[in-house]
Amino acid sequence: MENTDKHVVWHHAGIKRAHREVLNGHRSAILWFTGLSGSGKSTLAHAVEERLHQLGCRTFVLDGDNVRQGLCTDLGFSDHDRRENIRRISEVAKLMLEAGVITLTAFISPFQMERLQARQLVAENDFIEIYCNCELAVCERRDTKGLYRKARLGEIKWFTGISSPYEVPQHPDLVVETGRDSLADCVDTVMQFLVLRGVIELPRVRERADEY
Ligand SMILES: Nc1ncnc2c1ncn2[C@@H]1O[C@H](COP(=O)(O)OS(=O)(=O)O)[C@@H](OP(=O)(O)O)[C@H]1O
Ligand SMILES: Nc1ncnc2c1ncn2[C@@H]1O[C@H](COP(=O)(O)OP(=O)(O)O)[C@@H](O)[C@H]1O
Repeated sequence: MENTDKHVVWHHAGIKRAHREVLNGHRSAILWFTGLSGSGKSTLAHAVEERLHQLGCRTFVLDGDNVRQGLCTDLGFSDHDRRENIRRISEVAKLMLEAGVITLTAFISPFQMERLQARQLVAENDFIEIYCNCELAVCERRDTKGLYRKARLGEIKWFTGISSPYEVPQHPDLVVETGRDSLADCVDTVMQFLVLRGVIELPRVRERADEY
């Protein structure tokens, strides 16, 4: 969404993303984790962040539960509110990308359209959509927050997977089997993919891995 007020002009900073990346010693990127509630987005995003941090990378996790207590406190779970939630997160993620940070987002982000819009805000190579594949039955069995039980009892309306849709990504950059594989295996899968995409470099991984 562009600001149409002609008095609002873009300020071009002297210090650009590329300068920050040189200082950081790594590229920035957006790792967009998507999946059902309980699929493992948060757990995996934080575990990947820990690994990246150990490697000396600048990182930040934007997490659904936390962001909804601040920036998006005015939003609920209607389709409209979820779309606005994801729009705001996408803009924040874009700013953090400019700040040179490897940004990990952990939102259900149930709609294909908003995920595509998030991707299109930045360059193709900067956005990595990671689908946390976990069957509804497994998420429901985990029921880490007791929300599925409440949703089944009708105490929560518009609950994703129960009474609100989740559109499975058709062309994610990466699928992690969070319903089947161990957390450690999923972290390895993501880290290997980051090397493949040139976000982190193998020598850096090898060098730092010896220290931990
Ligand atoms: N109705 C409904 N549907 C789904 N989830 C619900 C709902 N109400 C509350 N919660 C809790 O909010 C977390 C999801 O927030 P998100 O911002 O990720 O959702 S969305 O992307 O805007 O769809 C989600 O967190 P996760 O379990 O981490 O996904 C839930 O804890
Ligand atoms: N491979 C895995 N990846 C991530 N979480 C996993 C995995 N296997 C089991 N889990 C468990 O599944 C639950 C996922 O919860 P959470 O990370 O809060 O999911 P979400 O953020 O998608 O709601 C946690 O209890 C976690 O320990």
